[in-house]
Order: sequence, then C-alpha cells, then structure tokens
Amino acid sequence: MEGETKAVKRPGKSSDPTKQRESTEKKDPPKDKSLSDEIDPQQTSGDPKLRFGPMPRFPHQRVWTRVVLILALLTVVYYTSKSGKEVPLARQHEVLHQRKQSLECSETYKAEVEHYPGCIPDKCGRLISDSLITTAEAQAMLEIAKRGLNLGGSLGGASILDLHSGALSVGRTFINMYMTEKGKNIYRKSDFDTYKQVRMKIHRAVAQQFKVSPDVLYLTHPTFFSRLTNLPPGTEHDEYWHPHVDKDTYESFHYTSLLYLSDYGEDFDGGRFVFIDKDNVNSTVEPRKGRVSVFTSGKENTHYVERVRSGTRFAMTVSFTCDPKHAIQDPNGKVMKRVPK
Ligand SMILES: O=C(O)CCC(=O)C(=O)O
Ligand SMILES: [Fe+2]
Repeated sequence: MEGETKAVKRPGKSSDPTKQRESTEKKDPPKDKSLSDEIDPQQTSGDPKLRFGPMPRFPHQRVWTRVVLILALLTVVYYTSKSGKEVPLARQHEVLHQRKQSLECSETYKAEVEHYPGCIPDKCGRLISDSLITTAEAQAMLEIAKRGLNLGGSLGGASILDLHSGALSVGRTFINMYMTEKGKNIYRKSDFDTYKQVRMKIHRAVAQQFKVSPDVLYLTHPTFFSRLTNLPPGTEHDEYWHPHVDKDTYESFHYTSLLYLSDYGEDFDGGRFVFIDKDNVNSTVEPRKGRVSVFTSGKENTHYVERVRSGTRFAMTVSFTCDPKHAIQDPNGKVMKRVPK
C-alpha cells in the first residue's frame, strides 16, 4: 500500500535525492507531471489543506482517474454521435396518430415513377399510424390470417397466405388453398368485406400521405399475410431477415404498406422492422397490433425484419403500384384465372 501511495507523490518533494531520481525515471515519466499535479492539491497554489483538509487517497489513484476521464469522454462521444445507432421511429407502447418522416427519393425510384405522372409522390418517406385501423378490424384480419395459415405452414420460420391468388406455404412449397377441400370454403363473404374495407383505408392513407390520387394507385401482387417464427429456415423463402429494397424484390411495387397483427414484446420478441438509413443510422418500427406503416418502395426505404427470437409474429403486406398492368382485384375466394407474375 505504501509503495502505491508513493507512486502518486511528486518526485520533486522527496527528501532522498537518490530515491527522487529513481522514482522519476521508473515511475513518473516527465509527461505525467501535469497529471500528478492535478491529483495532489497539497502541492498546488494556496493551501487547500486549510480549506478542505487533506485530500483522500486510494490505491492506483492515477489509473482510476484516467479510467473515469476516458469513460466520461466515451459517454459524451456516444450520446452526441448518431452514427451506428438505432433511432426508434415507433415503439410498441406508443399510440401514434401519424408519425411522418420525409426523405429524398432515390435516383432510381425517381426515374421509375416518372413514367407514371400523377402517381409521383410529392416527397418520399414514411408514415406510421395507429389510428387508421380499428382494434376490431385488426382482430378480424388476424383471425382471417390464422384460419388460412393453419391449413398449411412452411417448414421454416416464414409462412405466407395470399387471399388474392390463394397461395399458401406448405412444407417447402406453396399450394393454392382455394383448390383444396378444406380451403375452398374457408372464408365467408363477411371476411372478404372486412378485408376490402381495411385495404381501402390503407389505399386512401397511402394516396393522402404521398399526395397522389387514389385512382392512379392500384393494389398489386403480392399482397399477403405473413407468419414469422424462430424456426430455422427450410428454404430461401424462410429467410425474411435480409436487407432489401421492395422495388427490387417485387418489381411492380411503388408504395409498400404493412399492417401489423401482433404486438412486439408481448406476442413475440425480435422481429422489429428496421429502415437502414444514411450514415449507418437505423430507424426501428416495433410492431403493434393495428399499426400501419406505409412507405415509398425505393432504395430510400431499404429495410429488413429482425429474426424473431420467440413467439409468433403476424403481419400483412399490402402493396400498391402505379402501373395499371400490374393491378389485382380484391379477393373473393375464387381461383384466379391468371396468377400475376
Ligand atoms: O413484415 C414486415 O414488417 C416487413 C415485410 C417485408 O419487408 C416485405 O414484405 O417486403
Ligand atoms: Fe420488404
């Protein structure tokens, strides 16, 4: 202990000149003199002893002082820099009327939508709303999704059900649910009516958010329910967590919307939606039942879904195009004559 205490003493004040030299050479390089000065107030101007009494000392005082200074510096740097950080855009417990974020459209997206005058967004960006879809509508959509998905299900962690085409994940592949005995009468007209009502609300919200007429926006393929779990992937269709641009993944998309049917942190963990933004800043959306997220489908909204760690996550992807050639109709439970590409 004594030796440790000596290490922080100023060498100039030692009574033994030999010790003084030794101590200077071995323990206190000249560089450290200022630090030594800082932590030994008895040697500073005035007489702090009289005012404060002797300063307390503790082992490795200089090391600890440095550690504290470095930690303080790192804390300041961390909180003042956003780079590499996550910014929550919507937390699960928040009830948002409308949370908007405007973005510069990517060049490729601009070039793409230019072909559709009237369908060009005034600005690219995102909107999150918890007030568009009622609790009863969200519950009805969840029941529709569960009923269909219970007839099949992927081997891996991602299953889909498309009420328009009838496509349903089964094992490693897809079947047409409407062509199966159990699936052909699984829904009533009232289910399709609720579905259409929800679709229309989202359709109008997309048009309003991006200041385009709803008449130049068309529902497109694929519009589908998804059920995500933490099962290991069976095929590449189960790998839902890869970063992507919707316009590249699904050619016809110009506007993407998502309706969440379960709650992050309650029904499942993991599974947040993440926008990958400039400067390595990610904006996260925590799914909340009934929450709608809409965004332009270009590179400005590159995103991924985190892997679900536990529980089951239900959502619906509702897609819109400006191209009437890619329009699809609301579902009615009949087998489609032509499945769009
Ligand atoms: O379910 C989600 O939150 C997003 C799904 C998605 O990225 C997609 O369907 O392209
Ligand atoms: Fe996507």
